[in-house]
Amino acid sequence: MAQLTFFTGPMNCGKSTLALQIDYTESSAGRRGVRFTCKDRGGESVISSRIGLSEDAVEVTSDLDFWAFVVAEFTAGRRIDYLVCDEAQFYAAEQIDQLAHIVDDLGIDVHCFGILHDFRTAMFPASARLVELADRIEMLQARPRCWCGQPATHNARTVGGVMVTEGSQVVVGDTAGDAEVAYEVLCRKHHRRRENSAVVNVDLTPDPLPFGAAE
Ligand SMILES: Nc1ncnc2c1ncn2[C@@H]1O[C@H](COP(=O)(O)OP(=O)(O)O)[C@@H](O)[C@H]1O
Ligand SMILES: Cc1cn([C@H]2C[C@H](O)[C@@H](COP(=O)(O)O)O2)c(=O)[nH]c1=O
Repeated sequence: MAQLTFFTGPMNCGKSTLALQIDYTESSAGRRGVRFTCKDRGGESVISSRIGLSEDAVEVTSDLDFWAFVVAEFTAGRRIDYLVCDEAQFYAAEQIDQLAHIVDDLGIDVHCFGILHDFRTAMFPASARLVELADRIEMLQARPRCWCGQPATHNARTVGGVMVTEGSQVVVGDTAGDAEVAYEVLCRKHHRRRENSAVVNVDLTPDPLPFGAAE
């Protein structure tokens, strides 16, 4: 039975890495898939993971109809066994319905990857629809930690290092680097208290000497 699966977790927990791993593993077994992405940090039409992997992908625009796309591929004589859909939080809710239709009526496995909440803790419309429709929801296990050491569950947006709770739902950005608008993953308590690492003066720079390294 084909399934609609939603792999989720906060930013930086390995979703894009797993998307590329699943695609690699499936295609190595002779299955044919199509990769999709939307507003990846690495640019248009790419799935990029912080671990260094990246692959080209079809960019999901607001007018893309997944059902029509797959039917056109079939009509052109191309087989499709699975879809890998990264940054799914940015899709339209109706596009998630199209993906469920593809699973049910064409028997194609659909693997979706995305964050659940925005920086205000509200669910993205597409993520909410995935929670409503998915056969399976998987929380990724490599969960990043809040600066306090607790597992991070929420995504904070920072502007100039200070956590904000107002602004557009969609602003592409990263958890690392020195961009004016950035993100930091936090536990619920510190998200609720608006206490990110810069505000409480915690330096998250890793120790430059890994365990066992010669001095
Ligand atoms: N140099 C590295 N070595 C090993 N793992 C890394 C390295 N850089 C990043 N990672 C892993 O990659 C994860 C982020 O992967 P990514 O697929 O970009 O996350 P997501 O798509 O969920 O934002 C980090 O949590 C970390 O586990
Ligand atoms: C919380 C939040 C995030 N985003 C953006 C920031 C990134 O470009 C992506 C998440 O990518 P990742 O692969 O999971 O790291 O989403 C946003 O636009 N709005 C938000 O509130």
